Amino acid sequence: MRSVASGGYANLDLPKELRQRRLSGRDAAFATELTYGATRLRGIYDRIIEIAADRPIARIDGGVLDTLRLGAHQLLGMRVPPHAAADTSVALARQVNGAGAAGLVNAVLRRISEADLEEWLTRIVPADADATTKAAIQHSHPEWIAKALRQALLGHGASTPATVDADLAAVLAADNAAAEVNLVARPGLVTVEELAVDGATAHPHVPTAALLPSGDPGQVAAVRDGRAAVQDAGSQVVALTLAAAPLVRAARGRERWLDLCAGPGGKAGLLAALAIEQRADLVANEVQPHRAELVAATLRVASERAEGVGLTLEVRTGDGRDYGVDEPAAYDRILIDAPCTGLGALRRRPEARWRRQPSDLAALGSLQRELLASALDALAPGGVAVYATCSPHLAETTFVVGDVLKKRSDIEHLDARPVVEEVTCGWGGTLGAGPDVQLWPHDHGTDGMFLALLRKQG
Ligand SMILES: C[S@@+](CC[C@H](N)C(=O)[O-])C[C@H]1O[C@@H](n2cnc3c(N)ncnc32)[C@H](O)[C@@H]1O
Repeated sequence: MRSVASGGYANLDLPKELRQRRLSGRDAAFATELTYGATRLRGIYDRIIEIAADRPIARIDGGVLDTLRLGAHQLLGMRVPPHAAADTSVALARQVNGAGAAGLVNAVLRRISEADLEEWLTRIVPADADATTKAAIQHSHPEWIAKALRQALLGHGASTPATVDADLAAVLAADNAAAEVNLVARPGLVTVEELAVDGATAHPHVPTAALLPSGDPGQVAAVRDGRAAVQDAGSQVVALTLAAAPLVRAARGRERWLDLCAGPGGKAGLLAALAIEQRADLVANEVQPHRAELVAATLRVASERAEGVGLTLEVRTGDGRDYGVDEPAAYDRILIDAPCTGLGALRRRPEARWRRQPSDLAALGSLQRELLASALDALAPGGVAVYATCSPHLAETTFVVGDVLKKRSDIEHLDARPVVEEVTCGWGGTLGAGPDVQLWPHDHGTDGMFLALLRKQG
């Protein structure tokens, strides 16, 4: 929690910390729940701590505040007996925050333990607040995010005015639950059935995906050697959709595919396997050199396989905005998995909701438009592009696609739903109003992936 306070990422720093301290099994799970839960729910806990400490958060030292958040989560969000939560928190305060802080931590936690979460929520949610504000407080989200998600539910046709309040509460609640561990079985390299040997079960809707209910994915042999990987099922749908979308193309040799924003390589890993199956060449591009290295590592096994059958898998470090000028009309299938706020994947990044700002949208919006425009220039006649984000925010999804398409007449905006239906199983009625597809954590159990399917006139 201290490293998150100084700019770190819980999903990267916690595993390192667990390894260093040799915590595994139940202890690692407990430490993860403490860190993730206290970070996600700090919107609730900070309001409670303010009341119990009778002072504003700004007047509590950051380290002490983290100790209090950990204690509050044990008392209100976990099944830790109150005396154990208080005693260990006081001991922690004495050890890391100093003897003076221990008294404050003791007093504040005793006051917090006098009521349960339900009762505290009635105290911290103003009775006259509107439904969105209430949901934001109850589910520990900044209000601007709750408002944006509400607009997205309506804008993507997932909710009606009559259902949106309940749906918003479900989306926000899903952000506070631990995501299931999903594996991808990279086609041609391993099958979902083979992953079952290590305890994975086939995903009910996505044919390349397998759920790993317990255990460490690093112990799965196929994950260790790069034939499978940890990957959200929604991300898999994006790659599967690009590979299956219908081209309008006079036969002229092998297809060329491009992943314009490939780092760290999750979707490129699946696309590479699909490219080999469909006998296509793939370029995976990424602007940041260290992320391009991760892409190369992800593609290692597929690259060997491609070489063996005379196909090319190339990893490049470059700016995706240059492709339209440098290689016009050169690619048959292009994925633009644009940098975005990640508001659809908040369950994976406990601190992200507190770090993101509405002002991030402006800078990302220009980049998203430039990347999409460049990709459409790099698209061959009859070729297809998928524009994707792991955010349902309208400013990063439909508005970007709408603005870019307004300026050109050579692109068809296809209905992505039939293609998504074809590559998945049983999601037919859940894909919204079209033409784009928005997946939702509360509905599909995936990250909140958005995808638009575009085709250049032949
Ligand atoms: C959403 S992530 C891509 C995730 C990736 N497709 C995957 O599935 O693992 C967006 C990526 O775009 C990269 N990026 C940002 N600006 C870029 C640019 N101008 N050209 C190419 N890539 C860019 C970021 O560094 C980041 O790695």
